[in-house]
Amino acid sequence: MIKIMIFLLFNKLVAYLWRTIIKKLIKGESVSTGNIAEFATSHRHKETRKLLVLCNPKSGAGRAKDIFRDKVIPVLEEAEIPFDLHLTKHANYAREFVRTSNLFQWTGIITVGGDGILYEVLNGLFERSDWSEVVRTLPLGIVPGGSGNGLARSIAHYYGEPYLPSPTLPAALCIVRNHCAPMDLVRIETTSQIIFSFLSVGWGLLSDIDIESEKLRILGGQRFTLWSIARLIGLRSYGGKLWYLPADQPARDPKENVTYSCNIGSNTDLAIDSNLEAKGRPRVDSWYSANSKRSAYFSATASSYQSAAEEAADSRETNGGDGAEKPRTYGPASQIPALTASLSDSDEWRCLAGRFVLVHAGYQSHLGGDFLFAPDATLNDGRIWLLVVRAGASRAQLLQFLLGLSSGAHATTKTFEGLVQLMPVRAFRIEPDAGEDGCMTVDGELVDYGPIQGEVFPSLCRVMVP
Ligand SMILES: Nc1ncnc2c1ncn2[C@@H]1O[C@H](COP(=O)(O)OP(=O)(O)OP(=O)(O)O)[C@@H](O)[C@H]1O
Repeated sequence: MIKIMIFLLFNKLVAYLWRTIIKKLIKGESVSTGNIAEFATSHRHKETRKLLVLCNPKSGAGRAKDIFRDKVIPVLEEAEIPFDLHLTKHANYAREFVRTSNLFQWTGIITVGGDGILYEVLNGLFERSDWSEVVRTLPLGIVPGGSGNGLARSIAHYYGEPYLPSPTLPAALCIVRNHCAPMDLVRIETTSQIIFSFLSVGWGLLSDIDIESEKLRILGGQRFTLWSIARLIGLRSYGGKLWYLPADQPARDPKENVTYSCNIGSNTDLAIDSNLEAKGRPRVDSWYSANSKRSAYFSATASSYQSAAEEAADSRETNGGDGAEKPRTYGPASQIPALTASLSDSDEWRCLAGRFVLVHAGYQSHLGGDFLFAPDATLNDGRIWLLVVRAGASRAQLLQFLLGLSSGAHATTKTFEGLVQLMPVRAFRIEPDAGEDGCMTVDGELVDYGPIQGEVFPSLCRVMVP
């Protein structure tokens, strides 16, 4: 009996402490114990919200389910936001779920896990013929619980939010606030598939470290350090061509984040548009008009991206025409030459040929919790940040370069001038030399080694932000 009482008292104490922490984090106000309820009440919405939560219980150290139960549910309950929780049962569960469910019964999709579960959800959305309506109406919320949480870390960075020591509470509050921002996506074409990517494409050293160190998962984050040393000792380079379309528009001020209420209606799309134009960013349609014969099909909304996709579907089989088994990928149609078409050095396309230690294309500031890849990136800058390290660098330089990745020093340090390039582009293509093998990754997932290209689609989806 005494044990039960102690247990109950302990639980009450934990709950009390938890509420106190939440209170302090909410705008730093020091208020009475009713404050979390006050905050939640003020963020209750007149219209009904119901969230779909997809949680990967195997992500990270296997704590995603506990994180959601202990840290997120109390906040959602205070805000009286109902949700349906689905635990993923196997790889690709979330992708299939998103592809086949009636998603319109929910007002947003929350992933609890790492970047891998989000990658599945996103690509499941683009396997739906109504993808345009879905990405327009359903914002994505991210609760970090994996070993790779690049997007969650980036969102915290863009909005000056705390991330460490515990990123969960800011993420939960983010869901409750119901603020959204448009996010760029990159359409990736390989010889065998179309992928929609929110984080990165990698070829060479960083992808090798990421993939090859997976066998050392038991070591946690240390696996990257250990394998980095191993890869530096057995340093490889890869031959091939890197094509890119430089970004010719000035970048938006990273501090100017476009945020709006997640409640969507026909006016929301207009709001996105005018926000971007007001900040000197060209409309998506005018951006494309300089690059596309099909520009008439485009405007800044996902729904009008669709008409071009439908048109393109007639002329190009997006899945390589390999039969009915594989779900078809929809999404906006490509505006650059197909991967099978050759490129030529022109005013627009530039080419670097030779041997590379790595080529890494990223579209967020952080590609991992402590991996500040592109310090100037924003959620919707319409840019891909292309990091190129050519062969010829010494091991000592590369070690310094790798150490600089955690702070972004690789992008700013003069030591790396001439060795490391970080440039904003709109599209890129990697053509590895035939006869060599290696790792290529999209959002940290291994893809077939071979030609690969990507192009940015500005503001294609929406994510929940602080
Ligand atoms: N129930 C499950 N069992 C095993 N694998 C799963 C399950 N649910 C999802 N997955 C797979 O786990 C992979 C990694 O998920 P996630 O990104 O959430 O975690 P993570 O710890 O960050 O992983 P990683 O470090 O490998 O990227 C996803 O690609 C997904 O396909």
